[in-house]
Amino acid sequence: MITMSDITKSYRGRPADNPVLSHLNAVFDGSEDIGILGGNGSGKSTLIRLLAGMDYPDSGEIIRSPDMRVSYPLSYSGFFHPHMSGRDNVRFIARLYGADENECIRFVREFAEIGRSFDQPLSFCSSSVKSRIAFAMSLAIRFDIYLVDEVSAVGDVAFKRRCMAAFAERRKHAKIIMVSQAVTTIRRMCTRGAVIVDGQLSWHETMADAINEFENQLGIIHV
Ligand SMILES: Nc1ncnc2c1ncn2[C@@H]1O[C@H](COP(=O)(O)OP(=O)(O)OP(=O)(O)O)[C@@H](O)[C@H]1O
Repeated sequence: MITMSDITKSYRGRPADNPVLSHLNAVFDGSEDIGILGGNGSGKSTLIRLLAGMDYPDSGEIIRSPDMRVSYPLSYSGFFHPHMSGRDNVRFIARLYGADENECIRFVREFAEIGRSFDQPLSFCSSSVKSRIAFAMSLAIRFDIYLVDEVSAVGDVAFKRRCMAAFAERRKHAKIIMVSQAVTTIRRMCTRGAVIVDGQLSWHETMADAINEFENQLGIIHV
């Protein structure tokens, strides 16, 4: 369970009376695939970063049950150390999450298919190699909830397909919290939805209702 209580978040340079998230309350109990819709700059990525524990609110509290393993954003590579090899980064992250280091290394090496690049410092590697390692690393650890900021499969068509198939396999035993503007993806992957409205979450019983509110917000009219 992740509980967000009275969360307010702003950034330097923003008017104090216009925070990105404002007195937001939410409970994610891990029983459903949650889709959160919001327009450009509405705070989707901010929300995901807060849920992941990668950033902190200005006020309010976020509590994660210790028995629920929450991922960092799927395929995020921002915390890789550029002077360390892919292998050592994987080892380090596995240790952080209390996962089996050797099992994670084996999984990422086989899944990413990057050959000897796995043992080179990441600063020498192409962005596609880093993305492959990042996606594979997200799958190597068994999370209970995957945080997804848009669906960002990487690489060529064959690799993208493999990423999606492997992620679908993981989702048999895990739930997602996804933020996106892509109505089609959210409809396909999520069972319950909310829309970010004025820095808060507007929840709906069905995904269709959430999509309606989002499309009304954007002024989309179906004819
Ligand atoms: N590190 C930061 N410093 C300053 N402003 C930021 C920072 N990160 C986000 N913002 C601002 O906060 C607001 C919300 O950003 P956020 O990225 O969370 O929105 P988003 O809904 O994910 O946007 P998009 O769909 O366009 O990616 C935007 O106005 C953005 O410019």
